[in-house]
Amino acid sequence: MDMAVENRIHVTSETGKLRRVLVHSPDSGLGKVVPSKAQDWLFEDIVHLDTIRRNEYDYYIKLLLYFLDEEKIKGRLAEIDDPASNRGFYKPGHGDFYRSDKVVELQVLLTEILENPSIKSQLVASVCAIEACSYDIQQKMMGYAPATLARVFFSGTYNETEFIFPPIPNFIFTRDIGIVVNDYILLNKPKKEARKREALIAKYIFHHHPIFSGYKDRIIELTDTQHHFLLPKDSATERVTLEGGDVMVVSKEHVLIGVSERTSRVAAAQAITKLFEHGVVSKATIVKIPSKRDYMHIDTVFTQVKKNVWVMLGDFSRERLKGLQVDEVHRALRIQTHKADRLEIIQFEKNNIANPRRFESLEDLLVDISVSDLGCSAADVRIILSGNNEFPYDAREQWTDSCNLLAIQDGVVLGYDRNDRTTAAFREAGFDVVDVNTLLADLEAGRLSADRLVDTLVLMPSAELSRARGGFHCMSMPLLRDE
Ligand SMILES: NC(=O)NCCC[C@H](N)C(=O)O
Repeated sequence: MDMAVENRIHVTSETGKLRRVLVHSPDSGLGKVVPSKAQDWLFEDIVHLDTIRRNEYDYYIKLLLYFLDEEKIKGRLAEIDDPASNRGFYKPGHGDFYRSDKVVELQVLLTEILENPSIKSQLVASVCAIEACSYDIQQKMMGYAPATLARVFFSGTYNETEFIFPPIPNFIFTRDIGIVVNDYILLNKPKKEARKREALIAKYIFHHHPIFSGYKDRIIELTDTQHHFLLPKDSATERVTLEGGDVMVVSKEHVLIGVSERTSRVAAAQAITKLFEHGVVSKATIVKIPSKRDYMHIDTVFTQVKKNVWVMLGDFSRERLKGLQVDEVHRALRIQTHKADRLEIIQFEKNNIANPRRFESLEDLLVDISVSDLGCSAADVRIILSGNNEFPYDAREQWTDSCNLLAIQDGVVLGYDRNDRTTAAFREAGFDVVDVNTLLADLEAGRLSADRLVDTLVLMPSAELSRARGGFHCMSMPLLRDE
């Protein structure tokens, strides 16, 4: 496809050097989550807006810019973070905003598509329909300027005071709105009510923003099955729902799709069929994990660190599963000894769909990907376990996203600073561990260059962010990676 590099999308791995990524900085909607609604809005607690921005997310933006768009930031750290600048660099719409075509901010894209009167009226009508707004409010919204309207769509308030509908605080987790698979975009169909407006906005952005204009015929959307509309709500039929945290592109030909609390089996089946039909990949593996809040998506229980290194929750390891072989008495009484009993892994090859392959443990699958898809030798594959596989730290640290890391290049990953035992396990596996402040200071002083970094876990501040229940894998939608 002939296209300016700055508008290219192409993702064929989880760890190839990240070149372009879609993100969304915490908007004021995060500061409007009320305790009684926090769980409905999928937050574990209320967060402090200024802290989550200034002391946490801003570091993520600085680091991404250093790795993806260095000229925007190099030599400017002191000025950007000078209190007199009042964070203008981080505020979409502000004159000093960093605005990058590599670290792409959703709010900018939304504002830009709203400049088009026809898209504006379609989107206003659609949002008002799902939020059940009055016609009067709908007309009022049509009068808002694009930047104001974008803020209303995110925060749910006009002028920060007038509440129109609830905020969509989970939009910071851009991974979940869509996934680039090769040069196709697979859009989400969220399970949770709280994430429906995100999916709607995302759909309009991918279909209408000029940076995606070269991919109009490469957007894949899932649809509900026909009989779904006719059956009662509580019937046994599954809804078609899929969220991006359940999709991982592990090689040019191979995609993993989770079946989880959020992604249904019918959705996974439909996604695989469509990806095969369009010739996007030739191999697809279903990873079915227990349906529970702790796990949510497959990227909360494992992510890839390097071609031959993965981090995962020990519950799904070979060792743990072997130790769970139940005896006949337990089997007869149907006593489930462990949640991992409900792990199921089935792999389909496009040319041999009738004969899927099964894997006994997640570890077996990850080793097979490193060896069969990525050409590593089996002896070199390392699996790092959450909380160093020690109870109760394994579960505690998985809950705070020890397994949800973002690789910005092969072997260089971002994770939360609170997962001490997992960090120790990284050290044991030979990784350097560096906190983001030190790394940024070294990059700024020229003591280090981003390209030279190898085998490093970068620790990011996380006290507030982790209450939103997602890590940096969730907070990124890669648009372009090196192969
Ligand atoms: N991919 C991910 O695991 N995303 C995390 C989403 C967290 C958000 N609070 C949610 O529950 O949907």
